[in-house]
Amino acid sequence: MKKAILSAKGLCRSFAHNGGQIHILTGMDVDIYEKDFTVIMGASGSGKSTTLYALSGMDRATGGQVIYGGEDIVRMSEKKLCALRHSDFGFIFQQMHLVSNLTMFENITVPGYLSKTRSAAEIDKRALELMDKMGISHLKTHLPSQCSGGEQQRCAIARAVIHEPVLLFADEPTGALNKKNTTEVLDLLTDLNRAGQSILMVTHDARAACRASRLLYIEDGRVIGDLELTPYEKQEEHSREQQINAWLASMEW
Ligand SMILES: Nc1ncnc2c1ncn2[C@@H]1O[C@H](COP(=O)(O)OP(=O)(O)OP(=O)(O)O)[C@@H](O)[C@H]1O
Repeated sequence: MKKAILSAKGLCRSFAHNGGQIHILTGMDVDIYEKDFTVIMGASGSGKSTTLYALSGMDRATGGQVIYGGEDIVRMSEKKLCALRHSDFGFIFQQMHLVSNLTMFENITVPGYLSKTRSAAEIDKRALELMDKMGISHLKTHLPSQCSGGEQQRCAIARAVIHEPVLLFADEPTGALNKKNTTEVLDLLTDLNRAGQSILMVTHDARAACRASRLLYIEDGRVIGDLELTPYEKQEEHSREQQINAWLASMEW
């Protein structure tokens, strides 16, 4: 039986707007399971990113619960939540947000030191291993501005997993990349997931969704579709895309 890492119950997120409130998440119930590559899809503006931020504690829900490790992170103190995000979660975004005056190696190691989960020597060793695995070890002393978008995103992924997070959150990680770089980044995420990394990713790209072991579809602030998939295999990509496209069509995507 799968183990739930995160459980959202009655999750709500409203925003103040024009003197009123707009309700984006309206009582979402969802479990995110260990070792899954969970992908969230839905129409533009349906609340995919809002869900990711509320589940990860990057943003605070306005109602309901997000249970992680037996605690409700919606009601956790800011200090404790900040420590939890650093130690247990990893984040990748469409924009890489690398620090421009740090080298690629430093961009990966500095957050690792801050996570305080292992010694500086262990972080350095793991950073070198990750750079090697991600094909960017020759860029150790380069600044981000001296690297391509795909290389920067690979660096951002290494940074996000340097402390071996329990759950990796990814918000449109391929949104700013060309086709070749998109495939490389998706291959890396697939490899990480095969090695046991639990991932929760938001995307509007059906090709990226193909990598999922579970697809969630959001509408009107709730999960209305939940599709279990076999682990991704490259040779089955075409039939998998067909299966996912048919499912998305049934969701009126
Ligand atoms: N801080 C905010 N204040 C007001 N409205 C907001 C705020 N943040 C998000 N929203 C609104 O919430 C809705 C959902 O936004 P969200 O970014 O979660 O959608 P999404 O499904 O990820 O969209 P997309 O696929 O276009 O990126 C949008 O209508 C957006 O305008």
